[in-house]
Amino acid sequence: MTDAYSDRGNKDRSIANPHGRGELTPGSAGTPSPSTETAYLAGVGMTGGYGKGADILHDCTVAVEKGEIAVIVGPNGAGKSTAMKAVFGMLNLRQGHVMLDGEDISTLTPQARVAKGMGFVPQVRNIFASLSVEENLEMGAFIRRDDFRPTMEQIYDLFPILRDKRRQPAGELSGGQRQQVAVGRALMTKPKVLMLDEPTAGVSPIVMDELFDRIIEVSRTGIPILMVEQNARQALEIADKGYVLVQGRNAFTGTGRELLADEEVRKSFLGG
Ligand SMILES: Nc1ncnc2c1ncn2[C@@H]1O[C@H](COP(=O)(O)OP(=O)(O)OP(=O)(O)O)[C@@H](O)[C@H]1O
Repeated sequence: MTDAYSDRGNKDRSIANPHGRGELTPGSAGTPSPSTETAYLAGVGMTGGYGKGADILHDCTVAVEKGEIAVIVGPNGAGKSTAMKAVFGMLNLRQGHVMLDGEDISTLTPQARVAKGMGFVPQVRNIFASLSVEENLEMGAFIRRDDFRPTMEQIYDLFPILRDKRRQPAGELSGGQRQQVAVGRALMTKPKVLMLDEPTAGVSPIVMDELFDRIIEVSRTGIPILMVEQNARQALEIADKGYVLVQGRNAFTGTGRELLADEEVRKSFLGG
C-alpha cells in the first residue's frame, strides 16, 4: 500500500455516469443506484471475507450491463479477486446481494450460478494441465445435455491455435494459449455472462493485446464480460465501465475513458 492510496478512505468518486443511466453515489461507495440494481450482473453493497476472518470487501459494488465490458482494477490486495469470488458465490457475504438478469442469486452455490448462465475463469488452476485441449473444452460442457460440437467449433474459430493443438496436453501450451483454453472452457457452457480474473496474467504485451482482441470478440457475440485486470491502463482502454477498488472499497467508478483521463486515477493507479 503506498501513500497515494492511504487517505482515500471510503470515498467513492463516481467520475461520471457511463451510459447516462446513473452510477454510484459519491460518498456512499456501495450504495447502488436503481441502474446498478437492474444491471445484468451486479454484486451490490458486498461486505464479507473468508471464513471467520476479517471483512475483505466493504460495501463493494461491481456490475456489468448487457453488451458491456466492465473492468475491475486496483492495487495488489485491493480485493479484486475476492469481489469476483463473491459475485460467483465463493464467499459468504455478511451484507449485500448478487443479481443476475433481475433475479437475486445471493444464496445460490457456484454450481447453481453456472447453471443460471455464469461463466467464471479463475486466476489460478483454471485448466486441467494433463488433459488435452479438447478434453478441457469437453469438461467445460459438463452441464450440457445437448450437442456441444457446434460450440466447440465456434471456440476453435475464435482461438484457431487451440484447433491446431487440440490433441496436446493443455499443460504444454504457452501461458497465453493456456488462458485461451481457460476462456474456451468457460464458453463451452454457453454462458450468458463471462467473468475473467486476470486473463492476461503472466503473458507478454503482444499476447496480452491478442487476448484483449479475443475478449472484445467474445463481447461482440453478446456476452457481457466482467473482468479483473492488473494491466489497468490497457484494460481500461477496452472497458465500457471501470471500477477502481482500494482496500475492498469502491474508490473510483466511470467509463474506461473517463478513468483514463482522470488525473488522480492516472497518478495513483496508472503510473502517471
Ligand atoms: N482464500 C483466502 N483466504 C483468506 N484471505 C484471502 C484469501 N484470498 C485472498 N485473501 C486476502 O484478501 C485480500 C484481498 O486479496 P485479493 O486476492 O482479492 O486481492 P486482489 O486485488 O485480487 O490482489 P492481486 O492484484 O494481488 O491479485 C488480501 O489481503 C488477501 O490476503
